[in-house]
Amino acid sequence: MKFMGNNITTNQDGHLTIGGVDTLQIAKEFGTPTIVYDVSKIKEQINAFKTGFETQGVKYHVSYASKAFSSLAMYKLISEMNIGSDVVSGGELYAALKGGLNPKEIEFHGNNKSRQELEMAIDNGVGYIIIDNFYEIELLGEILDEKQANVDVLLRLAPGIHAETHDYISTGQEKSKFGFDIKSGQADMALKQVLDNNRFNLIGIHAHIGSQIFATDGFVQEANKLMDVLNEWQQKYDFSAKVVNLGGGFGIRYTDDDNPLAIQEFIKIIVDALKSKSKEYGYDLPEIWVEPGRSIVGEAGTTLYTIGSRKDVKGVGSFVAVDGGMGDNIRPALYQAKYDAYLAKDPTAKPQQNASIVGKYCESGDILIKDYDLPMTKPGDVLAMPSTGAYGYVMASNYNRNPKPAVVFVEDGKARLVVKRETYDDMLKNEIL
Ligand SMILES: Cc1ncc(COP(=O)(O)O)c(C=O)c1O
Ligand SMILES: N[C@@H](CCCC[NH3+])C(=O)O
Repeated sequence: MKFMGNNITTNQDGHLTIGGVDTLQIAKEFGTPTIVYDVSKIKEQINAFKTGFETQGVKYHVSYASKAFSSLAMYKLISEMNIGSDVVSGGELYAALKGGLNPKEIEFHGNNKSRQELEMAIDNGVGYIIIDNFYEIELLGEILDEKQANVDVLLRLAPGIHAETHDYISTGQEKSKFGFDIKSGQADMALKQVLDNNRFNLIGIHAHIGSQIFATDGFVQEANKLMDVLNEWQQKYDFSAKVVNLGGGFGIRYTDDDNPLAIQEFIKIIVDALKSKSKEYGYDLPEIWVEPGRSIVGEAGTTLYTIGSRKDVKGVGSFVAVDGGMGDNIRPALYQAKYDAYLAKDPTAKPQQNASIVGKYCESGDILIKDYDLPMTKPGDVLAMPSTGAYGYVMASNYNRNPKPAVVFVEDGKARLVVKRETYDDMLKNEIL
């Protein structure tokens, strides 16, 4: 039996349900493609992070990496769940504030924050700015002087660790565009500059080694490295950190081949590593911060498509086309990401054909799942692709002038539209004739 996504079940008609709602009903009411989120699953993941840290008896802070999926409803949910959120652009900050997030709970990330974005953060009282580079130290310093303001900051370090994941989503290696390099002495120089400016209140350090990581080694190396740096900085510069932020990156299950560790286990391993270093150095254990994105929303999202045309070439292969594709999910094309798919009317139906599930975009690379065993399909069938909740909608494009899909939240047997499907007019709204 193939992986069917947690919380995905069938009803008495044998139809796939999400959060107690028939997916055929959702497709009928909201159209396709539609991304459906099981809200209880999102809450479960957030609670897993909280419980994980609470069980370890340490001070912690969870900040949702909203680049994985953001919408007003999502920011509202994050605020109701009493965790923070990080943003990486003025646009995400704007939406987070509109969604009701307390600005003090917002961390602002990014390797090239503009003057306007930094001013916006300061004017809105954003809680924390994660400083990424020397240009930002200077620019933010200037802005704080002009506004006679102060702000809590963390320094983003590039720890020189290569996480086991796709190169495009590995971020902690030395040759990374993010953060201050430790080995070359950049990080020390940044520390001195920040400590010298009393507009900055330096509360700690940050690193993020990459995304969709299954192995714990990378996180342990990261924890060790950050504690080594902190210990050195205490000896050399008399700086003691309140916070050590390990970023996100916890892997999720897309298909049967993926076997992610439970969140609680990831946390235990990280906390153990930090505790052991803190003991070794006699360094007070700082608050432990994490920034999960994918692991909060990835498995909670399922995309519903409608099947249209097909093409069969004897001895060569078959293609089954859906009404979406690389415009709503670029991940297969960009990272060779793998997914599974199920017929909404009968998700347990046995495979009877092998075909590539392709999209409707004018690109040969617009393949959602290559050479896949699936049941017989006909035009009009609804196809569900689970685990599409992270980096799908947020990376959507209007390529070929296809409107972005709708987003629906499902909870307690009820479905509600949280992002309308774009219209052709929406796509023209900024155009001048
Ligand atoms: C700084 C930072 N924090 C958190 C995340 C979230 O990562 P993930 O969605 O893999 O948990 C990212 C994205 O990789 C990131 O760049
Ligand atoms: N967009 C990537 C993740 C990027 C993480 C951002 N630092 C993905 O879909 O896997």
